[in-house]
Amino acid sequence: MWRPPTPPSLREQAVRAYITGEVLCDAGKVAQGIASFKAASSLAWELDGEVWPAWARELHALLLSGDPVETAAPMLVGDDVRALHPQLAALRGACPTLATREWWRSPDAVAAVATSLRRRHFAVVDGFAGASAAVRLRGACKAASLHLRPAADRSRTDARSDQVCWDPDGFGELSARTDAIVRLLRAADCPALAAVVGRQKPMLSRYAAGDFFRRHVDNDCAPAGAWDASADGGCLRLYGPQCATADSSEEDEEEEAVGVGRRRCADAQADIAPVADRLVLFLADQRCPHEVLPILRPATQRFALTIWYTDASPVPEFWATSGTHDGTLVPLDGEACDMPGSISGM
Ligand SMILES: O=C(O)CCC(=O)C(=O)O
Ligand SMILES: [Fe+2]
Repeated sequence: MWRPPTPPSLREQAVRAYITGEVLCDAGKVAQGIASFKAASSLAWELDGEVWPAWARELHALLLSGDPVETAAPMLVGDDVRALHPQLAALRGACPTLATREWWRSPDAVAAVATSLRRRHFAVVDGFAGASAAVRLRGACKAASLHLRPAADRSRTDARSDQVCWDPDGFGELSARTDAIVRLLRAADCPALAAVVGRQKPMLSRYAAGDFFRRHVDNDCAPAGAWDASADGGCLRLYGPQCATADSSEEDEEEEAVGVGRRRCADAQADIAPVADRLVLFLADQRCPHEVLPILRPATQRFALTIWYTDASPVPEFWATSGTHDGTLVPLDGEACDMPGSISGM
C-alpha cells in the first residue's frame, strides 16, 4: 500500500537516530540500540524496510562520512554542456569529421558517451544532427503537429499532459543517426547496450505552456537554442537509480525552489534544458527515473523525438495494453519487420 514519503525536514534526524542505534548495537548495548532504531523508524517509516530509498542511503553515507549535510540542487545542463562533458565538448570542437556533422563517431567521443552511460546512466550529445538539420527537424515537428493526440496515460491519470504521434515524416535521417550511435556504443565498452536488438518507431511529443510529464520510468524491468531553463521550465529531470520494487510515487517529494522552473529534490541528478539539436541518451528504467518539468514559458512548444531501444525481454505490460502506443519493432541490424502491438523490452 502506498504511503506518503517522509518529509525532508525529518529525514536527517531519523537517519541520525538510526546511526546511533548502529553504534549502540556495535557497543553491545542492544536494547538501547533497538530503541534508537525504533525512534528512527517512527520518524521515517522507510528506515524500517529492507530496501531503503535513495535519499536514505545517501544521507546515511553522508552522515557517516562526517561531510556537511546539504541537499545539492541538480546540475543544470543549459545551453552549454561543457560542465557535464568537458571531453565531449572539446572533441566536438576539434574533430576533423566535423564537416560531416558526425563528429560523435570518433572512438574517443563514443568512449566518452559510453563512460557517462556507465557512470551516470545518461549522456548528453549536443550538435548531434548539425545546425541546418536542426532547423529542418523543427519544421518537421511543426508539420507533424497536425497529427498529435493526447498521450496515453502509462501510469497514473494525472501523469502527463503532452500530445504525441508515432513515426512522423521527416525524421528518417535522425533515426538513422541514433541507430548509428547506438551501434557504435553497443560495440564499445557499454554493457548496458550490449543486448540491444532493435528499437521502436520514433514518437514525437509536444509540450505547450503548462504541460508536464511527472516522474516515471518507461520500463519497470527489475534489476542549441536559447532556453532559460530556470525561468522557462521544461527541463528533462533525471534522477538517481531507484530500487526495482519502489513505486515511483513513493520516491522523493519536493524540497525547495531553485529557480522558478526547478525545485530541489534529494535524488535529482541533472536538469537538461530542451535546446535544439541535443541528443539525450539515458537508461529509461529504474536506473534513471525521469520527468519533464512543467513548461513555464508562454506561447512556446517543446518538441522531443523519443526512440526506445530494446533488448529481447518481454514487452512491458503497460505498453502492451496502451491504446496509443505503437510498439512496432524495428531491428537494429537487418531488414525492418512489422510486429504490431509488440516490442521486445528495453
Ligand atoms: O520529452 C522528454 O524529454 C522525455 C519524455 C519521456 O520521458 C517519455 O515520453 O517517456
Ligand atoms: Fe520517459
